Amino acid sequence: MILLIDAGNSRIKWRLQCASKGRVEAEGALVHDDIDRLASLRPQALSAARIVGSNVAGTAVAERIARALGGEHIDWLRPGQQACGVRNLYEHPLQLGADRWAALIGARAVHAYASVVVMAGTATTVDLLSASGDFLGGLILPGVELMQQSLARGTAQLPSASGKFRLQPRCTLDAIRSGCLQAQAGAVERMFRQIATQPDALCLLSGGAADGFAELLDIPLQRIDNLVLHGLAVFAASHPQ
Ligand SMILES: Nc1ncnc2c1ncn2[C@@H]1O[C@H](COP(=O)(O)OP(=O)(O)O)[C@@H](O)[C@H]1O
Ligand SMILES: CC(C)(COP(=O)(O)O)[C@@H](O)C(=O)NCCC(=O)O
Ligand SMILES: [K+]
Repeated sequence: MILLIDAGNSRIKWRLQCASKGRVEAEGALVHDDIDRLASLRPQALSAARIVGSNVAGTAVAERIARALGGEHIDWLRPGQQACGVRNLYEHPLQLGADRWAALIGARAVHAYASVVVMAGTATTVDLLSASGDFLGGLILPGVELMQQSLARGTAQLPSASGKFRLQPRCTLDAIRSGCLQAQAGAVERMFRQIATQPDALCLLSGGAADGFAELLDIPLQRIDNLVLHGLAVFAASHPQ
């Protein structure tokens, strides 16, 4: 058994899976305030052959997770120059978010053709992966919720309540919601244009906020339930302790 942990800026996602067969035994997600509840996983953490995680939420969160799991050692993924068939062309490879690195590794294992890897969470990242496995570069934009909140925070007249998606929004709430969703979908479709003519080009979409704009995307699309955890499992399988 292996315990996988994806610590993002909004939530901690975890998955317990059979290391050899890849069968998922249990999984869940917790907001940061509830990290201590990971303590209920202590027996599994103790009996797991390994705990592998990615963390972009800061060292304090990593420490709280380790404490909740009873001080068990956690292998935190660090982005490198290459792993599992993915080459990292970031100017400073270590600067790349560990979750993006894991997602790229997971994406490569799912689809070994040109792809756009989208993680819609607190932030939305839109990363280009070439057919040969090169991470060519990517976008970071505020996630849907953060975009909406920033309008409420930065203006006098815009509320934070959320409206509905409309192609031609005719009230403030719908205009805000639709604007933020169109911005996400537009960014993804524009990045996809760079690979659109390549064989089997695909957009892989994951993350807690993906539901909001998935149906707006007019490109070949595959939804994946937590690509980061999948990538962590792929990494762990090819990097034994
Ligand atoms: N039940 C939920 N709890 C928290 N966030 C949710 C929930 N359902 C959807 N979301 C959306 O998902 C986002 C968090 O997605 P997630 O992939 O966990 O992000 P991160 O990796 O940044 O922590 C939130 O910003 C919110 O827009
Ligand atoms: C871009 C991110 C904030 C996304 O975080 P998330 O929305 O998954 O919580 C995270 O991957 C990060 O902090 N990255 C480091 C900078 C970079 O990737 O260039
Ligand atoms: K993200």
